[in-house]
Amino acid sequence: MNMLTEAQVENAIQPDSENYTVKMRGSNVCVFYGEKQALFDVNLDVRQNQVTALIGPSGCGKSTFLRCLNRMNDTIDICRVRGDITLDGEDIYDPAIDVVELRARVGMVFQKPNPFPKSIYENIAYGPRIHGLSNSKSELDGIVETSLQKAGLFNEVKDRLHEPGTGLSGGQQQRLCIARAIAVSPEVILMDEPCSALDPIATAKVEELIDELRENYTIVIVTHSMQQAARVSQRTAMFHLGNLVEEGPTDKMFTNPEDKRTQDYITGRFG
Ligand SMILES: Nc1ncnc2c1ncn2[C@@H]1O[C@H](COP(=O)(O)OP(=O)(O)OP(=O)(O)O)[C@@H](O)[C@H]1O
Repeated sequence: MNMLTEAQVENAIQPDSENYTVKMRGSNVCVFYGEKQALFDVNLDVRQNQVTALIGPSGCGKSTFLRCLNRMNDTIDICRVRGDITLDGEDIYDPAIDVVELRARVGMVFQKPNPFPKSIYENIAYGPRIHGLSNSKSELDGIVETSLQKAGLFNEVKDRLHEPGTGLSGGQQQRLCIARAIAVSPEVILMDEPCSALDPIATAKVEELIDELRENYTIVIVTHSMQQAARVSQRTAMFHLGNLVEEGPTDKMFTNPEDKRTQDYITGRFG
């Protein structure tokens, strides 16, 4: 008879929703822009293969926290980050970490679709090429096709792969940017208000895509739309004035939050 290990027994008695792996962990994260402190001792776990939504009023620090997760804040001169952030338990601020490689593992999609001024094909092929992920033209073709397929865009663009990416509609451009992020096989995808420049139909498509991507990737999304957070995420973290107010299962956060500030925000009293 197979004996279960202690850990397996522990897992077996946990309800399903508690069966998770921590993909990224922020511990006591403080961020400063010059003298001004933008985040105060934030402790937040990002669970693997789940979508975590970051919500809160404008200026509360959502994007700042998101940018800490792949060291995009390094590109802002006056920005300093204190505390610990790990990816699979490894400190991403360790000086030995290769930031280019980190950003391939933790990809990012921005608010405004920002395809390169190149063809659809080249937008996707660029990353795998510089990361040495393909050995031949046919392998690269395969990566381009699979990435576009995963981003739900292939059928719409398969006959014009060599036309400019900037010629696509806004929603298609955003899915192109998601395909570009996927092409380097990331483990985590960070999305900073990815639908704010899109119309409702394009938004619905991207939201549907986010739900599908969760199977293979871990996703963190900043959103101003509470409906969007409720539709796409499993966990929600609420920020206010640089503090993490609370974090929990999305349905609980929207029906029975613990903190009055969350209650006030979700009922539209501020923000
Ligand atoms: N590059 C920067 N230089 C100086 N201060 C900054 C910079 N980026 C953000 N801040 C400040 O840090 C604080 C948090 O900003 P952040 O953009 O993270 O908030 P946010 O919650 O994402 O806001 P929004 O919802 O409006 O995008 C704000 O006070 C903002 O003014």
